[in-house]
Amino acid sequence: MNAAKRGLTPQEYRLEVQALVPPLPVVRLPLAMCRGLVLAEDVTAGVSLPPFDNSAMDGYAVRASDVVSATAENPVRLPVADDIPAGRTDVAPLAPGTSQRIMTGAPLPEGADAIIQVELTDGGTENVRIDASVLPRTHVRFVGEDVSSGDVILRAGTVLHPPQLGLAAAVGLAGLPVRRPPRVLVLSTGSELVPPGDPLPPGHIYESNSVLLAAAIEEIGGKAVVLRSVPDDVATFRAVVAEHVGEADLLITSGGVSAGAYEVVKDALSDQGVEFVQVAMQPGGPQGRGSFEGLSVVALPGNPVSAALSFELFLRPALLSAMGHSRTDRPRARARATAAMTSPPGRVQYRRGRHDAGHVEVVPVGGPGSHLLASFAASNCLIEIPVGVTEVAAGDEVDLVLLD
Ligand SMILES: Nc1nc2c(c(=O)[nH]1)N[C@H]1C(S)=C(S)[C@@H](COP(=O)(O)OP(=O)(O)OC[C@H]3O[C@@H](n4cnc5c(N)ncnc54)[C@H](O)[C@@H]3O)O[C@H]1N2
Ligand code: MOO
Repeated sequence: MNAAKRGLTPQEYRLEVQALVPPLPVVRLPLAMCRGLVLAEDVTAGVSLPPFDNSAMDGYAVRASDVVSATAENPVRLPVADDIPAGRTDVAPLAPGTSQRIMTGAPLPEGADAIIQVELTDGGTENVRIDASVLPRTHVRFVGEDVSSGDVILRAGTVLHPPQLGLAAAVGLAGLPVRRPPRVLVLSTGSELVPPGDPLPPGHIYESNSVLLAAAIEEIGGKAVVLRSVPDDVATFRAVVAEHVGEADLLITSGGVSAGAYEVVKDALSDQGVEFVQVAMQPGGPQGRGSFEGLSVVALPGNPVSAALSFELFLRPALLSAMGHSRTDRPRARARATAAMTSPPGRVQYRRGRHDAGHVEVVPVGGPGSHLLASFAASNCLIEIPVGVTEVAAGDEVDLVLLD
């Protein structure tokens, strides 16, 4: 039996989808556009951090040896020879037996080796009374303490979160080399679909797949372009796709892939480079993938939970991998099911569930139906029931894919 007849396993299908989304090109983007993206090359600092010795406190720059005897009972008085705000560059050397008033971040004057914070003084501007001694180096931040010029500060493959972006800015970089976000077209099909916000005529339903899929794409850092939904009409479908071929890395469609009389995606794309198959899972059995006029296409089933799980299990890892992420899988856990479940033979079933904080127990939410979007929205994990298991008893341990 060939793979299409017996049904591909989800793992096999996942690799096929992955092959449709090769690694994305490396581009240099401004830091403000890099959050969540993956760094494509090692980054070397062109400056040290701190770039110069400077004060960690508002106070007075001194020689520690000049204040060695200072106590609250026997304070030391020093003339205040200068005033150094942050950013001042023409600081004179500190003469022995004097102090300079200094602000946090201002350069340490030559000759000074410690800072007395202002709270340990009378705050004087001509002369200052110093009520405590300090050890040399106190409250001084030394050049290169954090980063030395020439250090590799970020490695290729790093996911750019706020601290990494802050560091890049701190060493003076305005942008970074990253794998650019994928541009993904999202196209819902079905003559019954009505945009949310419009009145709902009899026999119609609100279109939700494009909203869910676009949000899922954006959540992992991709750029979603939602096309206007098309009715079950092959000519319209092809015309809408033709308008956008060349603009994107991938087209994701939903609906029109199963066995009915009006399967618009299947009718438009079969024998045009897209192959339709059964994947041995539920929901998400009927699937299509390939390339149409040079554009990679993944055709998802229309049922909302089927489309969502297909994205979760196939497209999410494929897109993350193309973006350069090394961790593309959700964390997993095992927990005891609080209720019995059945599963079809020969298929992996993905039930929706809610696990507790310690993943001790999982409560199945709703039934197995692929139209149960509210149950999915109330879940924080998938319960994976493997091929060969048709009955799960309450109290049995099950595998979870954690979505939270
Ligand atoms: N005779 C058979 N019928 C069906 C089979 C089968 O094997 N033999 N498979 C079933 C399974 S499983 C699935 S999943 C669906 C997949 O069908 P399609 O991909 O062709 O999807 P549609 O028929 O267009 O829609 C299915 C369902 O989902 C609703 N839908 C579609 N698009 C949206 C959208 N954008 N937003 C919200 N809801 C949407 C649609 O109204 C239908 O209710 O086929 C089964 N049938
Ligand atoms: O495979 Mo369908 O996706 O069960 O609902």
